Amino acid sequence: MTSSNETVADIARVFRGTFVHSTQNAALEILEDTVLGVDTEGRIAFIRRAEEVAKLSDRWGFRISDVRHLGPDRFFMPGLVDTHIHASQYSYSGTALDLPLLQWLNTYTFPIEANYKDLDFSQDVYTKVVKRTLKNGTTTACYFATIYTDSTLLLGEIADKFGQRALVGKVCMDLNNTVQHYKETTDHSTEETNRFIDELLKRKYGLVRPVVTPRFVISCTSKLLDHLGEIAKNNDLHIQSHISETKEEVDLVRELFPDSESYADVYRKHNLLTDKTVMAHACHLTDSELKLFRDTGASISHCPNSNISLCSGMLDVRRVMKHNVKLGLGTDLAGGYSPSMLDAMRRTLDTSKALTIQDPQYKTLNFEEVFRLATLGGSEALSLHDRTGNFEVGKDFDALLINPFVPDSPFDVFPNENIKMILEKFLNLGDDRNIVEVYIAGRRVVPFQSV
Ligand SMILES: O=c1[nH]c(=O)c2nc[nH]c2[nH]1
Ligand SMILES: [Zn+2]
Repeated sequence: MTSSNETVADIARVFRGTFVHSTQNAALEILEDTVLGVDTEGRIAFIRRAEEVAKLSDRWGFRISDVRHLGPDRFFMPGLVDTHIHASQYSYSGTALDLPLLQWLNTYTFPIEANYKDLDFSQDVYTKVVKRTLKNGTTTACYFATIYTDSTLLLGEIADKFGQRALVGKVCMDLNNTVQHYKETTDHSTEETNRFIDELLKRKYGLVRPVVTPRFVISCTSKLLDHLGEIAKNNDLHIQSHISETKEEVDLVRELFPDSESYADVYRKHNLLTDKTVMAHACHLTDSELKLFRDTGASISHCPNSNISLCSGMLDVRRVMKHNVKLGLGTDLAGGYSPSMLDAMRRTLDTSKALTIQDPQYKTLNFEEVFRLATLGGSEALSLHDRTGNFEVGKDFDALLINPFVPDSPFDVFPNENIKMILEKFLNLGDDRNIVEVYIAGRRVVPFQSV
């Protein structure tokens, strides 16, 4: 009950302790001795100094004895946002990293993705990838699946079952000269995309949404790209694809679309660059292409592990930021070998340092900036920043409870280390052992319930 007539939401959980997150103004804000309330809808109802707890209890109607104290050893950070991950490539992650992109696709990726016609195989791999990413703190994932609609629907069902926030894409490709059996006709791809979207939306999953997914320009005819642009527009949907990952790919796109000004221009002409578009890689974009991203509101998913593993290129994150293009991080399994967004953060720093080695004037990214990219930046890149990304009132409570002192912690903390140092250690040295609880939209999803 409240002391005024104003109606307030019921409170489901209240935590007291340290919270770290990014805001519009600060890459890292540390809030010590703070109380955060989560309402029964899973949203953050308040986040205030702990000295206000009595007043808050009165206003929101929770019992002070129900407040959960984190203690000095643990802290909350926002859930991690993986803006680009191929769920269907999880089975071979950690292997097959010895070829450049186009050969890698033909040799490993397409033959393996063709196996997802089999729903039992799909069920096994998709369950494992959803659980693995959740354990590693990925509260939001933007997934590529395969060309198979029913198998991709299964990925959506599994993400929903485990409570992960997900954009799920049925891959579209009507060109494939090397692995002939892994492609669709143009009409089938269009029809199945419509079926996928209708079916997924009909299921009314709270946190799982469809994303229109042309694989990349090289795999799609202009007609298919046109249809997909239209479907996205008519249904106001997210779009994901790849762009300018390697120079060889950029050259090929120039040959295929000689009338387009650039790779990005091909997508623009097919209505596939919108403020709900996320494009993976973008290592070799020109200034005018970055301007096109800025003007359309499209975003970039930086996937440094993949870019290094397949020797594709190195994205200059500072240049992207200077152009005011939205940017998040992605694991890009399995071009990237790690399912963990902690790895994506580390590889982002490594790539930035490699750019500084090449040019000592280059201003290396710092860990706070990378923390922002993996959380709030990712939510902006996916146009989900009104729902997730940090601990602002009204957003869903998507959070990781970090314990740097778990008995088998992969790093040590010494006396007098402050929370900023401990966070930096966790980001550089920690792993899923330190992520003791994961919350998505207020629901605790890790440790797993027995489902
Ligand atoms: O890293 C990548 N992984 C893929 O599966 C893919 N398809 C097109 N381009 C791609 N790049
Ligand atoms: Zn990819």
